Amino acid sequence: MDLKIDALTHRYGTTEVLADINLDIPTGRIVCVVGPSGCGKSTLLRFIGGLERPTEGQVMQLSDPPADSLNPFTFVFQDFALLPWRTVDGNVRLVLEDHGLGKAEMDRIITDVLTRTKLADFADALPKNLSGGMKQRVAIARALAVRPAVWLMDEPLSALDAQTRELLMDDLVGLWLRTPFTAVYVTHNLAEAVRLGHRIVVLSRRPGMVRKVIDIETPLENRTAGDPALAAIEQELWQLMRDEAEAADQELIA
Ligand SMILES: Nc1ncnc2c1ncn2[C@@H]1O[C@H](COP(=O)(O)OP(=O)(O)OP(=O)(O)O)[C@@H](O)[C@H]1O
Repeated sequence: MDLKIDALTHRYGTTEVLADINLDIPTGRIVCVVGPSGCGKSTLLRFIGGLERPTEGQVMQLSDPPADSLNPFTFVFQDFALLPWRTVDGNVRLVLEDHGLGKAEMDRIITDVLTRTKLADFADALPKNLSGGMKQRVAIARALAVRPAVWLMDEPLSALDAQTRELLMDDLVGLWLRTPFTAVYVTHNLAEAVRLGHRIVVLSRRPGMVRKVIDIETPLENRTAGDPALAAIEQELWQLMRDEAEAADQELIA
């Protein structure tokens, strides 16, 4: 589903958090949003997901969500947000309940998404028995199950160690190559943005304004570690972020 963020500004009380954000989110593309702490990245996701309304401007849906989408705007969070008393199967099943699906259809969807996230052998496991990477794969399976029109991903890999993060990035690329999805992906990690983003949006410190939009033409499947073109983009991102991050850091201390 194509989205357009149009002149979006938001204030909490007298504090301006986002200022005049204009941004296109095309269907089938991963749009990464980077920026210093507190610049409004998570707030922007909430507006896109319709959880809050901005003070000014709007998020426009330029096309309809797919007819079979059970939850057009689906969040994936850093902390996995799994129910500890439900099994892997039960956590995925939860989001399918109340949609009028028969048991056989639910079972079919669950088998499919657990297979796609390499969790087929862990359907009966409880979250407490899973590694961080597996927990996040459950969260991804749960999102796949409802066939989102747009994935809203808020630092989904930030709680994971570096190796697990690499594996999960490969998994996300694999899932996207199989069925391209639309995502807005918030991250602090520039390497992650360069690995996963078709478009990278750099926000300034608060109030978050769009400082730069970088489109990366290299197909996701060709983004190998050490690629000089990608390294140059990461370096450019860091140059842009550095001043903003330093200034934001000073503001937090002051
Ligand atoms: N409900 C709210 N009421 C008041 N202020 C809020 C609310 N939600 C967020 N803020 C403030 O808005 C600003 C932006 O917050 P937000 O969480 O969107 O930033 P962020 O870029 O996602 O930060 P981080 O990278 O640290 O997660 C912060 O100063 C935060 O304190």
